[in-house]
Amino acid sequence: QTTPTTPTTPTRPQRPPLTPTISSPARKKGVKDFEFGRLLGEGSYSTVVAARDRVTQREYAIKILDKKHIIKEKKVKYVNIEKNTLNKMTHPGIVRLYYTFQDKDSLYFVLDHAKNGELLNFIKKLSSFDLRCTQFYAAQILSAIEYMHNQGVIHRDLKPENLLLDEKMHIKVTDFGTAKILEQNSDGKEDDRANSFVGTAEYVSPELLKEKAACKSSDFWALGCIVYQLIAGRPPFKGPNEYITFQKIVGLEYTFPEGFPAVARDLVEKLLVIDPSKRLGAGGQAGVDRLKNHKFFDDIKWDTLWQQPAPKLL
Ligand SMILES: O=C(O)C[C@H](Cc1nc2cc(Cl)cc(Cl)c2[nH]1)c1ccc(Cl)cc1
Repeated sequence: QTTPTTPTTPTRPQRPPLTPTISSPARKKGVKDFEFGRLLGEGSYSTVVAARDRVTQREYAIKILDKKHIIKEKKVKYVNIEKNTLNKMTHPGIVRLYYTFQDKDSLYFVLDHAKNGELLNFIKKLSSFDLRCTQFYAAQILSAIEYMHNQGVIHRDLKPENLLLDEKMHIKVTDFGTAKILEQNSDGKEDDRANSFVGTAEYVSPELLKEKAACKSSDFWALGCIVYQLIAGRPPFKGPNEYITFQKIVGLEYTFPEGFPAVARDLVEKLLVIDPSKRLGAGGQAGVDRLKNHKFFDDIKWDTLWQQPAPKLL
């Protein structure tokens, strides 16, 4: 005699009570959420691949880092700096970080896909920009620098390779792995000296070479080098090797080519100043405003800068 089990009447599976559809916090994204496409670029520590979100069909650039390589090369700090700085910033001139995730072997940054690639390629293709294009791009770069400085971030490695162009040919600053987040020290003032890291030879500032300390002004030095290069087609300080390049920088050894527009020359001469505190743009927001008011930017409408169509690169 088996013990009778209580008869179970087949019941419909209980539907959960209908809750008002609130946008539930998005589930952590993972590799499976994306369809990977063509290779966009390879860095020493990363591979960037075009990818599309399988559900939204939105396109991204996914930066993939190999964990073993990152650990072996002691770059863990830089990867986390890139994540933490990008997470703090939302600006039309700065590449946006949408998601980060990892799997057994890799780390993934899901970023804006700037369709027109590096500004450097356009400098090479056109050999130089006319004054109006240079003014527009210098203004967009300065607008992005102003924003990141207000977020307490120094980029420290601004150069044409790190300035991407989106499908509207607007600037997107990228590569914040070597950025510096200025800590708020006890009295709330920013400690304005970052340490160690040295940028790319042609764009590195004298203070970074001499005192190994970058400050916000270091980004304005790089802006001066970039404005010079957009017009001259080459950076102001370029030696046969890094040592000679560094010598030229600390010795301020550079000249303007024939035909370099006077208004651009005046701006560059005020940015390529050895003493960071005397560089145009130094001195907090007041310094930035002085820089934005330089006659080189007279034709720039700052408040609609990011809504304007980019000038045709001739
Ligand atoms: O989950 C987070 O948000 C924080 C982690 C932190 C993190 N986990 C890591 C593991 C390894 Cl092996 C290396 C680095 Cl640099 C690592 N960084 C993380 C994950 C992905 C990315 Cl792209 C960056 C940081």
